[in-house]
Amino acid sequence: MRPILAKAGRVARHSVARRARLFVILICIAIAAGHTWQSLSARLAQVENTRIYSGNIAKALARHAYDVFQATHGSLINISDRIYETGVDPAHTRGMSPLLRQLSKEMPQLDGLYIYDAAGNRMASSSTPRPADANNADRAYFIYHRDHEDGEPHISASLVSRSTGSWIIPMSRRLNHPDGSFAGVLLATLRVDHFNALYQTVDIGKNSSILLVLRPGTVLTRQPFEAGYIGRDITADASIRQLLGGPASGHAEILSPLDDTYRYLSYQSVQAFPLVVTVTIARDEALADWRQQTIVYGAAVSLLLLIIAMFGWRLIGQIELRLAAEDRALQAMGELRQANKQLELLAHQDGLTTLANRRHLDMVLDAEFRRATRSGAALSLVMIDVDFFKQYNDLYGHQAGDECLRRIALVLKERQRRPGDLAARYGGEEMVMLLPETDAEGAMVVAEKIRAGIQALDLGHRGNPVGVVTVSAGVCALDLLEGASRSVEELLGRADAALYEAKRGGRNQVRMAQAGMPAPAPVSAD
Ligand SMILES: Nc1nc2c(ncn2[C@@H]2O[C@H](COP(=O)(O)OP(=O)(O)OP(=O)(O)O)[C@@H](O)[C@H]2O)c(=O)[nH]1
Repeated sequence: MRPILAKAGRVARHSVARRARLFVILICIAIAAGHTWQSLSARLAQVENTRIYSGNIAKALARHAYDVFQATHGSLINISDRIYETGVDPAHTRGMSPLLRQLSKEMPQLDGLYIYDAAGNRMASSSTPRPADANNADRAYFIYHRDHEDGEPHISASLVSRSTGSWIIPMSRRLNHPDGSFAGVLLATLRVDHFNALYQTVDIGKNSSILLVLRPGTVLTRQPFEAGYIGRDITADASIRQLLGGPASGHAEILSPLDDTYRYLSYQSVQAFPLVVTVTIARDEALADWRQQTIVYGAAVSLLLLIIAMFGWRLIGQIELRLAAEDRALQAMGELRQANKQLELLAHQDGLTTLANRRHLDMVLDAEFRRATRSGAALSLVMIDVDFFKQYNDLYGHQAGDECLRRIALVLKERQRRPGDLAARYGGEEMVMLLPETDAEGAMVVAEKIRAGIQALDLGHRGNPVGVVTVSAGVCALDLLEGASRSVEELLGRADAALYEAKRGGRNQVRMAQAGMPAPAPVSAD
C-alpha cells in the first residue's frame, strides 16, 4: 500500500473512533437535554395546574363571600327600612331587639346585629346587652359613618366583638334622620369562624393559605387562622399591591410578606364588595410531586447515562484497539510487500553489477522473441565480452576485476534508452544488451557506443595492447535469421558467433552476425 493511501486509511479509521466518541457524547447530551426539557415541561405543567386549581378555589370562595355579604347586606337594608318606617324613632328602634335576634338566628354567618344612635350608644341588639358594648362610638366603622354621608354598606377590618368575644367582620350602614343628618349606625357582625369553617374543608396543603382580604389589602381572615395575621396589610408588599390593583382575578408567584415563603398566589375579587379572596399555595408543596418525580427520573437517567458512557467508552476502546491492530497488520503487510518486491528484484538482479541476471534475461528474451516473431517487429541482441579479462584479474586482483565489471555495467545501464531495452549479465565477464524494436543497424550503433563508452572509461589494463579495458561485441538481429529455424538459441548463438568474430578480428570492436557465419572457435587470450 502506498504511504499516502495508508495514511489516508489510518486517518479515516481513526476518524471513525472520533465520530463514535462524538456520537456517544451526543447521545448522552441528547438524553440529558431530553430529561431536562421533560423535567422543565413537567414543572411548567405543575405550576399551570396549581394556577388553575388555586384560581378555581379562589373563584368558588369569592362566590361564597359574595353570597354571605350580599345576604347580610339584604338584612341591613331590611332592618334600616323598618327603622325608617318611623323616621328613626328611638322608642321604636329600642324595641327592635327581638327582630334582630330573629334575623341573626336565621343567618348562620352572623355573630350579631346592632343598632347604635348618633352618640354611639347601643339602642338594640341581637345579643344580651353587656356594659362593654353599651357605647361603640370609638369603633372605626362608627367614626366612618359619622363622617361619611353615603348610605352604602361599609365593611371594616376584623376585630374581637365586645359583645360576644368572637372574631368578627363588621358590616354596617349609616342611619340618617329625615333631614339627612347622622342618626346612628346599623351594624351586622359576621363571624370569622363562619369563613374559616369552610376554608378548612379545602385541602390545599399544610403550608398553603386562604385569605379574605378587605381592599386595598387588610387581612379579614386567614386559613390556617392565626390572630397575628388578622388586620395586616398585604399590600405593604409592592408586588402584591400591583397585582391586586390589576384585573379582577389573577395569578403570580410571590414571596409572601406574611411568612417569607415563596407561594403561587391566585386571587379573585368579590363581586360588588371591596373584598378579595386569595389562595396561596407554597411553591415547595405545589412542586413536591414534581420534585420527587424529577429526582427519581433524574437518578434513572443518570444511571442510564453512566451505563451508556461506560459501555460506549469500552466499545470505543475496543474499536481503537482493533483499529490499532489493523494499522499494525496493514503496516506489516506493507513491509511484507516491500520485502517481497525487494526479493523479487533480487531474484531478477545480478548481485555484482545490479544488471538483470541470466534468469531474468532468459524470461524477457523469450517473451520479446515471441512477441517480435508474432508481430514481425524488429529485435536485436548485443553480446559483449571483456577483452583479456583473465589477465586483468591476474594483474590487478579479483576484487579490482569485480570493480571493473561494475564500471562496465554502468555503461550498459546508461545505454538502456528505451523502455524495453534490457542490459543483463550473461555470465562471468559476458554481458548482453537486448534491444526490442531495434534492427541490426540500430543495434550496431548501440553496440558501438557501448564499446566506445567502455574504452572511454580509461580503466588501465597493462594486459591489453590498447592499454585500457576494452570490450568486443557481437550483434545479431532477428531479421538476420532464416524464417523457419528462428529461435532464441539461434539468436544468442549467432550473436556469440559475431562476438567470436570480433575477438578474432583483434578485439575492441563490434561485429554483426552474417548469414552462414562459422561456428565459434576458441580465441587465444594473448
Ligand atoms: N573478477 C572477476 N572475474 C571474473 C568474473 N567472472 C569471470 N571472470 C574471469 O574472467 C576471465 C575470463 O577469461 P577468458 O574467458 O579466458 O578470456 P579473456 O581473458 O577475457 O580473454 P578474451 O575474452 O579472449 O579477450 C576468467 O579469468 C574468469 O575467472 C567475475 O565475476 N569477477
